[in-house]
Amino acid sequence: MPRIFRNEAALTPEYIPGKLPHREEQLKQLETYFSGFLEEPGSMYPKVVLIGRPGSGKTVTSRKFGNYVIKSSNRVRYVHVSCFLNRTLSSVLKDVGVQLNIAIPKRGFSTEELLKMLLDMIKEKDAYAIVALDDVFHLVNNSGPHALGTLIRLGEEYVSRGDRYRFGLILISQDLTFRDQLDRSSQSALGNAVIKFEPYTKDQIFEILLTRAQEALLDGAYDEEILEMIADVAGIDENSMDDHRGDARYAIDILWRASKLAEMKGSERILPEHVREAIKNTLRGIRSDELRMLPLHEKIFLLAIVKSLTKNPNSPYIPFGLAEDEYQVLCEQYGEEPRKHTQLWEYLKDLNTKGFVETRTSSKGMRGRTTLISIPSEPLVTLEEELRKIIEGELGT
Ligand SMILES: Nc1ncnc2c1ncn2[C@@H]1O[C@H](COP(=O)(O)OP(=O)(O)OP(=O)(O)O)[C@@H](O)[C@H]1O
Repeated sequence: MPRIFRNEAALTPEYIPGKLPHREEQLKQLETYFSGFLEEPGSMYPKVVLIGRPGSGKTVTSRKFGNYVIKSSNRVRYVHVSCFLNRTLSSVLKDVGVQLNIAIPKRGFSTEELLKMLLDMIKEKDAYAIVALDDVFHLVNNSGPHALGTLIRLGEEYVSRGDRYRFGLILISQDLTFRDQLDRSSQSALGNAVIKFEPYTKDQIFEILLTRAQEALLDGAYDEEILEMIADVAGIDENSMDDHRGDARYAIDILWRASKLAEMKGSERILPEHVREAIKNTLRGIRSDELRMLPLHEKIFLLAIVKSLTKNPNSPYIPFGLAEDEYQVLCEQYGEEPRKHTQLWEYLKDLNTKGFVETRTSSKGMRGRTTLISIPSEPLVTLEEELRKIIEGELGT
């Protein structure tokens, strides 16, 4: 069977590529902001904010900078914390502790006590770290601005305990709305160091795809035109209103799917038809790690919404009641006790705020107002496939 991949892992979302085309500038800025801290750890408390739309390379640039930190200093560590996964200050502190090999108790202590323990142990170990808080707005939205303010104002804490500055801080977010929510003293402690990540143009996406393809695919498996075809749909386009454009994650995902299709069909190379099909099947706004994070029954309810919409191909919306019936059927299939009506409402509200579904209220009809649900921007087949995989994995079926 002909082969397509040289190293498939190079097309996975976690992979840190050898080169980051068009992010050299941002990487350099990070190195400059932290040079004082790296040369003389503890002498200052640098804080930098990275902002840009999804898929503009914030996470991968920060992680790449992390590799540079490890190479250039044997005293400073790099710690990357996802606030999508850790939405409270205590959970952030525990994650920092785990990554620095500092054992802090799992439960039974207040956040202030945990912070004190962490700082004591760090002092005792004489450790230094640059901590990146990814998707930091989740921490602010969930735990209020005070949680983040505490971390930003840690400088005062070090001074009052007569210790050196132990951390540098990188805050990653889509925009600066999280900063506006902080109190004045935290805002001024944070300062104005902001590095911007613009959405990628078609040419930039092309180059990113080319460097990734060189690592991931065999030479004969693709033509540059195939990469151009993907860059055309993923790069920003002044004439398009689509705000998912400029997203490297989307582009790389299409390339991976097209490569998989070529492999599955026994083709020697990736063909335009594989790309077309891959585009049709690639999730846009929804990320599978975000799906994974939903509570089990919220996932089952979302699957019920997807199934109801699939069964009604002529209508863009389905009423809440239909999704609820489908949910009961799914629970029976999975051998799960269904959640109550009010809980399903909570799930729907959450799915709506997270942008997985759109809702509207209808005033039409005899039976008063109903809530209508739609999923306008994702391919239902792929979403169903992805959800089933995750749910069945979780249930061990
Ligand atoms: N310049 C680049 N070169 C190579 N790969 C890139 C580049 N920029 C982004 N990528 C890849 O695109 C994907 C998305 O990038 P990343 O996760 O860094 O985006 P992000 O801005 O942090 O997005 P989000 O806000 O959704 O977390 C990753 O797989 C990353 O490796």
